[in-house]
Amino acid sequence: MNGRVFIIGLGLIGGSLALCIKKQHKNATIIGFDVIFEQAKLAKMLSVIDEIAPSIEDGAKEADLILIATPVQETERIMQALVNMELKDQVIISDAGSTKKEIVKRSKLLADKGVAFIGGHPMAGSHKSGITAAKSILFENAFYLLTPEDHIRAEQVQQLQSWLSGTKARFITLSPDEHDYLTGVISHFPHVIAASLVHQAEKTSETKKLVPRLAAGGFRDVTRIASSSPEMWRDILLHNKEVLLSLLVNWQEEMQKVTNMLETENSEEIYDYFLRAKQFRDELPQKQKGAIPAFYDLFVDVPDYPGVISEITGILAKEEISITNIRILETREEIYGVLVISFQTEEDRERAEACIHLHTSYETSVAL
Ligand SMILES: NC(=O)C1=CN([C@@H]2O[C@H](COP(=O)(O)OP(=O)(O)OC[C@H]3O[C@@H](n4cnc5c(N)ncnc54)[C@H](O)[C@@H]3O)[C@@H](O)[C@H]2O)C=CC1
Ligand SMILES: O=C(O)C(=O)Cc1ccc(O)cc1
Repeated sequence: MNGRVFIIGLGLIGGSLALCIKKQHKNATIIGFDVIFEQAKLAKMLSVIDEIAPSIEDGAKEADLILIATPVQETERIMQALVNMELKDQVIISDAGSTKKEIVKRSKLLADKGVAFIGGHPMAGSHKSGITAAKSILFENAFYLLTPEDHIRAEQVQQLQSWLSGTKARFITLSPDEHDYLTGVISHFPHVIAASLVHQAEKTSETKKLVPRLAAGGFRDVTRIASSSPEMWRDILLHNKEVLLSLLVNWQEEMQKVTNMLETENSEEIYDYFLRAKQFRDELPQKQKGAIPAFYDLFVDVPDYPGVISEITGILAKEEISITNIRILETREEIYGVLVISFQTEEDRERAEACIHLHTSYETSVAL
């Protein structure tokens, strides 16, 4: 498609959307704006955008598509400001925010002016922020939730989906209420729990100095999302207050159940509690991206000699297999750990495994 796309907020999501749009629509011009000028400058330097807009007003007036990818409370302020700006008649405005109810409510002001706003939420991302983390493959196979209001025409939704086709995401339409409830359960609430687990460990570490060292393995995995942007998550919580408050009540009931099981030493119930959790979790889709992005880990049992990491990364680099993370998983201090290499896709992991088998005799394993 031809046209001008204006992206407000050039972080992980705004930058990734810019890359996806440019990949699919080579003739489109991508204009970006960020409240932190350095971020916009970097986006231009990295060719994520074609032009920097000096202000939202400047970027918005010629745009055919405006995408807002800022923390959700900022998104509301920007929508409010857009109401009083000069815009093209046929412009479509959308956002990437993790909540939809408050944002869609705010879009009424735009609707009253005859401007089409379609709420959007690409359900993939990471705990990283900023333009340097942006990637064109971030949303591949992920769900992309849209919450168009009744007055939005089907062609307008279609047009937005065409602009966003380079995400290779799967579009799903639902109501803002349903959106906030579902994402509350599977995304927002887990972030609260991850943060609370970290706080609990931090408190313990004041008296038990071994805690940070012991927390390097499984604890790090279950709390990865606690490293996300505090500004973004503050806004999400405030937007989805009612849902999260009711989930907190459910959670406290759940914890009470666990307390009772343990106090009464009900071994059957405790077993069953873990078994049912395992069964449901094991049945979750593995090879497709859900709301919480999948990382494809490969475990390599490496010997303890200097240079082994560069040997492995060298083999992968030769085959042009990109890795997203590499670390040593230490289970026992005196034994050299297992190397954990993370990939963006299942295919990359499979190629890497084959490549390591071809060039070394190290054992590998794929975590499920
Ligand atoms: N991080 C993730 O995994 C996901 C985030 N989202 C949503 O996408 C939105 C953006 O998140 P990220 O890209 O991760 O955050 P980020 O922190 O990487 O980027 C946000 C950018 O917005 C800029 N910004 C803030 N206020 C602004 C304003 N008034 N005008 C212009 N720019 C402004 C910031 O300077 C920053 O560069 C949020 O609403 C978030 O809820 C949605 C899906 C996944
Ligand atoms: O990093 C993770 O696992 C995430 O949970 C990413 C994420 C953050 C916010 C969203 O609205 C959707 C996905």
